[in-house]
Formats: sequence, C-alpha cells, structure tokens
Amino acid sequence: MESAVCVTMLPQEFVLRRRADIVDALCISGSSEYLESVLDILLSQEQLTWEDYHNVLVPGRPLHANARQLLDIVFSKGVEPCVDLMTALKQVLTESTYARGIEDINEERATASTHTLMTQRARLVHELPNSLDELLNILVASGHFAAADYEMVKRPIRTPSQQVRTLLNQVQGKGESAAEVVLQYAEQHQTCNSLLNKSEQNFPKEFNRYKKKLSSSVLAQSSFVGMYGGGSVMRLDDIYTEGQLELPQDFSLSSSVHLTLEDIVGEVGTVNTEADTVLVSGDAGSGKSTLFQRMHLLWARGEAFQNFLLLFPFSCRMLNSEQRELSVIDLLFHHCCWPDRDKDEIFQFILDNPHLVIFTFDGLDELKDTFSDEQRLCCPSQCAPVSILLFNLLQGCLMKGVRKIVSSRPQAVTPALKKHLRKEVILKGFSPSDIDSFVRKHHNDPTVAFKVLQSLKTNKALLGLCHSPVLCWIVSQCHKELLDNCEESPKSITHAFLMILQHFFQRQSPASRTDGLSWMQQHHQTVLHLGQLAFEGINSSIFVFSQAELSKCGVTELDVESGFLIQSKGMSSNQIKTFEFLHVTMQCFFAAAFIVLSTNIEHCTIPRLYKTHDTKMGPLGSTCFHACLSSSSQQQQLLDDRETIETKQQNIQITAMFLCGLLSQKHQCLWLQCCVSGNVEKRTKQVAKCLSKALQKHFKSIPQPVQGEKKSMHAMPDFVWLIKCIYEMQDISVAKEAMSKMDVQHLKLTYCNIGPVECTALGYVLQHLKNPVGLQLDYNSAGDVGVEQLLPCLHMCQSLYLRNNNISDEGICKVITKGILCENFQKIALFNNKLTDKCMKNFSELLKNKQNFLALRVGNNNISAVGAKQLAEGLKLNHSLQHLGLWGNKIGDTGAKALAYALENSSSLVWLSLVGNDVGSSGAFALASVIRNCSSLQELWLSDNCITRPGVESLTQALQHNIRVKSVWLKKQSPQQDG
Ligand SMILES: Nc1ncnc2c1ncn2[C@@H]1O[C@H](COP(=O)(O)OP(=O)(O)OP(=O)(O)O)[C@@H](O)[C@H]1O
Repeated sequence: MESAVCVTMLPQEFVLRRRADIVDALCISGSSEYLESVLDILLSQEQLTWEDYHNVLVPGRPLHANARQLLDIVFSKGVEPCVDLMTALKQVLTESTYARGIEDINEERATASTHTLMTQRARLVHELPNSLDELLNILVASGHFAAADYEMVKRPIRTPSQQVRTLLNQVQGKGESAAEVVLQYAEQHQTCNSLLNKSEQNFPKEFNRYKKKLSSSVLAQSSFVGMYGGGSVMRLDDIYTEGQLELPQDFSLSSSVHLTLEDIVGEVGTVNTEADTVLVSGDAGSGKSTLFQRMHLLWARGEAFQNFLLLFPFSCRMLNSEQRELSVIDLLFHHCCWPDRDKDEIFQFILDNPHLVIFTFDGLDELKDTFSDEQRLCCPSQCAPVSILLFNLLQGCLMKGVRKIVSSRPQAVTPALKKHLRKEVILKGFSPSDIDSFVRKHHNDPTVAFKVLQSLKTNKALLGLCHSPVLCWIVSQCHKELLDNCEESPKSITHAFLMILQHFFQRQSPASRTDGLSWMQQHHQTVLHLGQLAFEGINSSIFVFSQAELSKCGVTELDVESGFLIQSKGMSSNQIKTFEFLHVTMQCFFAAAFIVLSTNIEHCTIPRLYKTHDTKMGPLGSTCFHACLSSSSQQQQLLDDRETIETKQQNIQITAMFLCGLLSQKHQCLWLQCCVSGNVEKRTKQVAKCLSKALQKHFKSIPQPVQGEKKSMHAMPDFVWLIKCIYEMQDISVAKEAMSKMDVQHLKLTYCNIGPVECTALGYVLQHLKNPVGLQLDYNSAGDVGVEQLLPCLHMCQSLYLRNNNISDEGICKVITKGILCENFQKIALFNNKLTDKCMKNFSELLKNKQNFLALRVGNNNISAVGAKQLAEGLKLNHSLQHLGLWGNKIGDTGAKALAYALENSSSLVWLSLVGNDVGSSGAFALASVIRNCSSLQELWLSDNCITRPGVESLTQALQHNIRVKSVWLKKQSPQQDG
C-alpha cells in the first residue's frame, strides 16, 4: 500500500485512480480496524460527520463495501478531505503509533466536551484500550453508564480498539457530563503514562540494559511451543488461540463475563484491592501455561502489559528442584535474569517502584508444598526455602505492590490462599469457535482443517473432548488416524491418548518396519520405561527428571526419541539437562500404563488409587498409595502433611481414570499382546471393585432427608471423577451396578466445573439409574455440546436445572425434542443462558405434547414478544403447567397479552413471573383477566415493569374478584417507559 499512498497525483485523482488499491489495503487484515482508524482520524478532523460515519460503517455489510462507501463520500467532498484521507491512510497503514500532546486537550477543553471527544477520537482509541476497564468502572460508578452500556462495550467479539470506539459512541449519546468524565480520565491517564515514559528515560543506562536483557530472554523462552512432537516446535503466534477466560460465576449474577488477557491485570473482578495476587485457575490441560507464555511473549515484544517495566516469569515446576535457600534477590536474578552490572541499583529500583513490576508463577499446584501463610518473611535479602519465599510473595509480605500472577488447578487452591487474592479468573478451555480456530491454525492445508472439523461435527463426544485444549491438540495432531481410520473414532480421553501414543510411535518407526508386530508389542519396552519414570514421578510430585532418574528407570535414548519427553526449558542458570513429559496428563497416562504392564506393583497400589478424599467424606486415604512406593523419607514427609496430599491428589485421580480406560474391554487387547493375560484380568476386576466401593462409600455418606423433603445428594467433586472413571471403563455392567446403589431423588451438581466431557460421563452413567431424579447442574459450563451429551439420561431426569450454563437455542432444541418423548421429564430451569425466540417453538411443542409437564423457567434470556407469542400457542393446549418463569426477558405488552390470553382459563397454573419484561398497563389489563379467571393461580410476579396507575388499578380490582390469588408483586414500576 505504501506505493498507493506515495504518489504525485492530485488528491482527488489519487482517490479515484487508486480506488481498488486503497480498498484492498483497508481490508487487507480482514478486520475493520484500518477502516475504523481512518474514520477516527477523519471524524476528528471534522472531514466526516456522524452521518457520514454511520453511512460508512453499516453493520452486516461487507467490509469492502464499507471501504468503498468511505471513498465515495470523501471524493464527493472535494480536495481537502481527499488530502486528509491520504494523510490518514499513510498514518494508519504505515505507523502504528499516533499520539497527541496533553496540551491539545487543554486547549480544546474550552469547547464542548462531546465535541472534544470527537476531535480527540483517534488519540483516545489509541491510548485507552489498556485502561478501558478502569474507565468503564468510573462511568458506571458515576452513574453515566448502566450495566447494559457496560456489556455493549465489552462484548467479546470486539477488539480492544473497537471496545473503546463503542464506549466513545455510547458516551457521545450520554451528553456533556459523561464526555467530561472520559476527558478527565484521559488527561490523568496520559499524565501517568508520560511520567512512566519520563522516568524510563531517566533510568540509569544499566537499568535499560537490564530491561532489554530480561525482555530478550523472556522473548526467547516464550516464542515457541514444544508440544508438537519429536523435537519439532511451532511458533506460539501461529497456534495460540484465545481460550475462555471468565470471572467466577458467583462474581456477578449476569451471564459469564468474558475477559481478555489484559483484564488479568485490570480492575475487573477485583475483590480485594489491597492484595497483589491474581489467580488464574483452570483444570489440567485447560491452557494455563500456554496463557502465561502468551502473556510473557506479548510483554517481551512490547505489545501488552506495558504498564509494567519488568516482568519476571517463574515456573513452579522448576522452582521445585531448587534445593538451596534463597533470598528474593537470588530468586529474581538467579532464576530469571542476571544483571551484568549494578545489581544493587537495579534491585533498589524494583523496591522503589513495585507497581512497575510483575512476577508470574505458573503451576502453583506443582509445588511440593501447599500454600501456607504461617511462616512470615518480610526482608527481601533474607534467605529461605523457595516455597516460603513464594508464599510470602503471594501474601504481599515480601515485595508489597509488585503484581503477582499465579496459575493453579482449582483443587490446589486452599482457603488460606484465597484470603490473599486480589481476584481470581478462571480459564475454561476452548469454546466451539475456539476449537474451530485452533484446528484451522494447526493445519496449513485448509482442506485438512475442514475435514477434521467435519469429523468433529459428526462425533459430539469427541468434540466435547476438544473443549480441553490439550485434547484438542491431540485430536488435531492425530488427524490422519482420525480421518483414515475405519475403526470407531475416540470418544474417551484414554482413547485419545492411545491415539497420540500410536501416532508418535508410528512416526518413529513407520509401519513398513514393524516386522508384523502390533505397535504396542513393538514399543512396549519404551512404554514400560517411560511408565516407571512417570509413575515414580506422580508418586512423589516430580515432574522434572534428571538424566540419572531416566537411567534408573531404564529410559534409553531411543525411548527419549519417541517424543514423549522433552528437554525442560527454564530460565535457571542451572545448565544440567533435565527432561519432562510433554504434558503432566501424559505423565499420568504413562503412569497408568505402567500399572497395567508392570509385573511387580504392590497389591495396595490399585485400591489406594480409588480412595475418595472429599473432606466431608471421611478420612484421607491416599497415603498408602504413596507408602506402597515411596522411600521412607518421602513417606514421612507426605504423612506429615495431609493437605499436601490432598492437593497432589489430582494427578493420582487422573492416573486412576486412565487406568480404567486402559483396562476397558476395548483396549485390553493391546495389553494382552504383551503381558500375562491373567494379570490384566485380575487388575480389571480389582479396578471395577474399587470403583464400585468408592461410589458406595459416597452414597452412604448422603444424609437422610428431612421429613417432607426429597432425598438429595450434593455431590462432591470426587463423585464427578468416579463417574468419569466409569465412563472411561465403558462397561455398562459397572455403570448399572453403581447406579443400582444410588438411592436419591435429587442430584445436585452445582458449581462442580462440569463441561462437555463430564456431561458425556453423566449421560452414560445416569441412564442406568433405578428411579428418576432431579438433576441440578446450575452454574457449570455444559454449553450446547454438553447438554447434547446428557440426552442418553434424559429419560431419568424428572427435572433438569441448567441455570448459567452457556446454552443457546441449538443445544436446548435437542434437549426439548428428546424431552417430549420422555415420560418422566417434567421440569426445566434455564435461567441465565443464551436462549432466544428461536427455541420458543420447541417449548411450545413440548407444552402441546406433554400433558404432565409442570415447570418451565427461562428467566434472563433473550426472549421477545415474538417468542412469547409462540409459547402462548403451546400454553393454550396445555393443561398441566404449574410454574412459568420468564423473568428478565423482553416480551413487552404484546407478549404479556399473548400469554394472558393463553393462560386466562388455565386450571393448572399456580405461579407466573413476568418480572422485568417491559410490560406496561395494556399488558396489565390483559393479565388482570388471568387473575380473574384462572382458577389455580396463586402468585403473579410483575415487579420491575412499567405498569402505570390504570394498570395497577385493574390488577387490584381483579384481585378482589379472585380471593384464591395470594399475591401480586408490583414493586419498582417505571412509568416513563409506559406505552
Ligand atoms: N490457548 C491455546 N492455544 C493453543 N494451544 C493451546 C492453548 N492452550 C493450551 N493449548 C495446547 O494444550 C496444551 C496444554 O496446555 P497447558 O500446558 O497450557 O495447560 P495447563 O492448564 O497448564 O495444564 P496443567 O494444569 O496440566 O499444567 C498445550 O501444550 C498446547 O498444545
């Protein structure tokens, strides 16, 4: 595009002649970023009006058409706008920085603030993305923004710059005072930045040299990902896919807020402003380490987190192997980056400016010790064991003010740690569109990517697995096996891991060199050696192995070449070569394979793997698993620290789950080829028995119901793990046996981190329940893929509670279609999902066809009058529905009238909620006839609407007519919206 801009033609002639080039250049990135930046500039120069702006940026119109419209408008305006367009193009397409001095704002403050906001637009769009959250919070706190404005700005589909533009657009509409708030904020912000820049320029030369050294080593460490097998690496840029980063669900009642990387250090979600530590929690393989790597890379390249001058990245895995006592100075300089000169001045700078420094600690769960705040350490030059140092840093006893970001699996987050958190964000893995984007990035050939995605579409259990990034990587990596294989494609985690095992081995020795042996027969020695290493590591929380440890387990160079072990990368000055498994889950998998293959494991090993540990469920039982294999000193240490064992339990549980999968009927044949068949059989029986026992123990702990209430079980996380183990085993008799013992009427699994994989397991196991239950899955992440996986057990669900589960029309329509056929299915609650009018037809069908259906709750979705009318069609023909909840939708008067008409003669409806639905008085008149005529109605909820006096009067009169109605709620009506 450079050549298109640098010409000696007249401006208008240039715009005309180079039209195609300009349009292409503006659209080259596929996003509207360039076009919008040019618009920002032209708006701020007043060459475009608001009307022009809206004529160009027409939502839904192709980007090229928008760009052409801009050229038409500018061309028609004459020479001067064309000159400015050329300049803007030059600026946007050749430079990324654009800033104007603070003095300009002051000069223009004399004019109206909204006008200034427009003339400063380009600068604000450039400067504000990093502090958008703070500004949004200020606007909300000052009453200029409502929650809806906040959400409109933060919609995750928008890039940070687009979010700022949306904010500016919203503010324009809010008037002078809102614009003033933004300008004041921008002014302070710029002052702050210029201070930062000024102080940077004033730093001693040595500091700048150190900063450069640190960022270049962080850059070197973070540019590549090493999981792509056998030493091959991939640039993080080429594969990184934004995962789902959210605040804990109880943080806000509205549907989950999606966060960006910058939000991790931003204000959003802060619960304790005095604390320094942000926790990023997520399950095994959800992408925490990769996210940290991305943060490091963006910082080192100067693309994000630039409010921090220094970033020190630590891996708890590497810190584990630090035997010496260290001070903070040692930790920073030895473990991260050594200052070649003036060490003390540099450290003093850090002490003096903690707010400009950030420490990251990846994998707190991998640390041998569990977080404790008992041993205090406040002096940065005092030496202590690494874990003590780390715990004091996280608490802020050491290096107060330095921002610390720590990642951990949720199981290792103790209440003691939670006390010291500034906030928590949760990494939930990939959404369906993230999976799509990851697969496309992984395969250069779009045809291959397309085929992989097609095959995922036809196998929803496999698609469910791909929500976990590590499994998405495996599935995508094994595309050949997946697409060529005439055998069934994997449905279980174990099967996916076996597929990657086969994939790596076959790459090492292609089929032509197998001498007729199966791949497992050929490589079983390697599996055994790596298995032993993995097993001993899991047993004592060791994830980094020395050459000596490899030799001790008989791991040869050929074994290493298979690609499952990679050389550890760390920033330590320690130059000794160490190895780790591609991923901890891979280590768990090999550990399980070792238990199958080994001839000399202790008898107690398997039973101890399946001990449950939920605190409410009795004594801790994992110690013997360790005791069976640990050296006596390790034994003692582990026995001493019950909490440590609990937090380390997760890898043992993953190992146990893999063991179930490896011993399943489907995969047993692999082992029978290379070990004594009696052994495999014996271990399979033992595992099945242990599983059944563990579940029984769980069921026995369920308290008896209070009289008159249903027997309810609030499942502990161990329950979900045991169910997953049964699924991996793929043995219907085990599932049946387990469920025959479950005697509850209500199964509560709220906040249990249930995603599509867990739904697959629940669907598989719960279909064998003896009696129907209420299945409560509120506040999880089932999504559309997950709810579809529940279909096999839907006939055993009397009620299904799916509040806050990210479900859209696509998923719920499948549930309802099946639900119509299930006699037992009587209630559904879907508060706070993503439903629209589109699925209301299905609910209508359900009501028409199920005359025993009792409760439908679809509050806080996106249902309008159109959906309400469709629902009304079904209601007219239904004689059983007792509870109907539509709280927080937008059905308005039209919708209320349709529902009222359908319900006025109902003899079943007991409870109706239309709270917060923009219902006015004409809707209320119609609802008055429901009060009058519906013989069964007891409660009508109409708060938060816009019903005026006549509406209220008609409801009151109707109430006098029907004394059976106990209450009509009418709090908070806003009359101005009426009509
Ligand atoms: N955002 C991402 N983009 C692309 N690939 C990813 C992403 N996140 C994870 N992956 C893939 O999944 C693998 C596992 O992810 P990662 O090691 O980051 O998970 P983790 O949450 O740290 O796991 P654990 O708790 O077991 O340590 C990565 O090596 C990479 O192949």
